[in-house]
Amino acid sequence: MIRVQGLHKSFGGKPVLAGVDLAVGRGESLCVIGQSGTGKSVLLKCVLGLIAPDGGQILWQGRPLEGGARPAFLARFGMLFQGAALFDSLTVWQNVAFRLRQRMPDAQARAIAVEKLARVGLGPETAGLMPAELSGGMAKRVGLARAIADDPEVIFFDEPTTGLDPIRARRINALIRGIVTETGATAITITHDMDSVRAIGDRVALLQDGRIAWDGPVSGMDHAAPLAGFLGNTPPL
Ligand SMILES: Nc1ncnc2c1ncn2[C@@H]1O[C@H](COP(=O)(O)OP(=O)(O)OP(=O)(O)O)[C@@H](O)[C@H]1O
Repeated sequence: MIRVQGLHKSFGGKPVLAGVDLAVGRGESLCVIGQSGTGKSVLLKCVLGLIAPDGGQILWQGRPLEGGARPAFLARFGMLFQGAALFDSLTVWQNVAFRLRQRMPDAQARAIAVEKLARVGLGPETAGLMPAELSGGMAKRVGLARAIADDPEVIFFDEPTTGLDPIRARRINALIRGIVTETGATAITITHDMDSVRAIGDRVALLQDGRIAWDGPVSGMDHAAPLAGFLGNTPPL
């Protein structure tokens, strides 16, 4: 469904992406891992069109994500930002319904927001709160409700457990997995957290030295030598 082919990107002559090839199928959940500074965010920004790659292309449903295809793609995607990234001056429901309000009356948008909040475990009493009144875990759930508000076909999760304690991180991972399975959305998660990979992913890809150094099923990652440094164990003999 989304295919990245030969993606190149350098900054100031320093290559960050040096021929990234990656594909994620419809309804599949892919996790992209890699050490800090390996270009995971640059890869994500290229897919979203926030950075223009130097070479290579990104295909969505077999067509290059260029020109008119990009707005069509962006209309079908949702994103959970690192740190939730809520608008401080908007209430919880207004944050969740941000996109919906551009094309439907507030009463209808609010009803959908309340329904999505319920899906992430937040009651209707949270709808009128301001982001400053939320705990970190609640803010993450609101961010998740916003990501799914418009029933996206593709959802990006950028470091979904950053800043959460292990118990809350586990709950968010379970919530994400449940939502991905239930909606059939294609999911791409960028993470350092191997517990997230196990909980959320069907497949995992390792970005290293500007390329995908390993790509395989989550069930096979314990035996993948290139991933040993991430798993904190040594590869089996
Ligand atoms: N706009 C930019 N201008 C110059 N260099 C950039 C720019 N964006 C990213 N880089 C460089 O590209 C490299 C990869 O950055 P990126 O943020 O993608 O890493 P990352 O894998 O997402 O790291 P982390 O896990 O720490 O978030 C870094 O060396 C960074 O300094």
